[in-house]
Amino acid sequence: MAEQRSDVISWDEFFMRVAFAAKLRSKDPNTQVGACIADTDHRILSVGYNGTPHAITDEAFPWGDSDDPLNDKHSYVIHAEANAILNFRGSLKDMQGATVYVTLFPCHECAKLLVQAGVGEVVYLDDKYAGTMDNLISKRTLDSCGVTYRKVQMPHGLS
Ligand SMILES: O=c1[nH]c(=O)n([C@H]2C[C@H](O)[C@@H](COP(=O)(O)O)O2)cc1CO
Ligand SMILES: [Zn+2]
Repeated sequence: MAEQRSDVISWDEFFMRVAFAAKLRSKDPNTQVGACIADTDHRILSVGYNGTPHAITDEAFPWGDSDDPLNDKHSYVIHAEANAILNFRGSLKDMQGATVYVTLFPCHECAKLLVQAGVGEVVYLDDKYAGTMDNLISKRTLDSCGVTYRKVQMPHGLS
């Protein structure tokens, strides 16, 4: 009888790989973000990535940075975490205590949404905006609301 494989990826690695796959769909030329929400029974509830609202043409919104808010991508993009919440087709009751896997630490607007959706834990891959005011507000929000966060360990890498 063959031995079962023992060196399988962990749940953390699995869900982060799903989030990473989602970010590959993002058209943002600078920062691509993926999010995967999993419930306490290790079931995937939803997935999202950063993108603009459904538009009639691909050119409807800008993808560049601009001092003019009308032409700045940040005015239009829906964040990965917000899309993951919006893409969820079940009852928010099922999201209570869920874990969100994100390739980038959530901004403070997403932190508020995740808290109100019932997410109980944030697992992140990268925190490249650590120490910025937005990031500090996000962490204060999560701390104040009892939502824990930790950096994922990826011993098998991402490929
Ligand atoms: O929580 C987040 N979720 C998320 O989807 N994003 C997206 C919005 C933008 O498309 C991109 C950030 O762009 P930039 O790094 O060029 O400012 O990442 C950004 C954050 C945090 O900054
Ligand atoms: Zn955000």
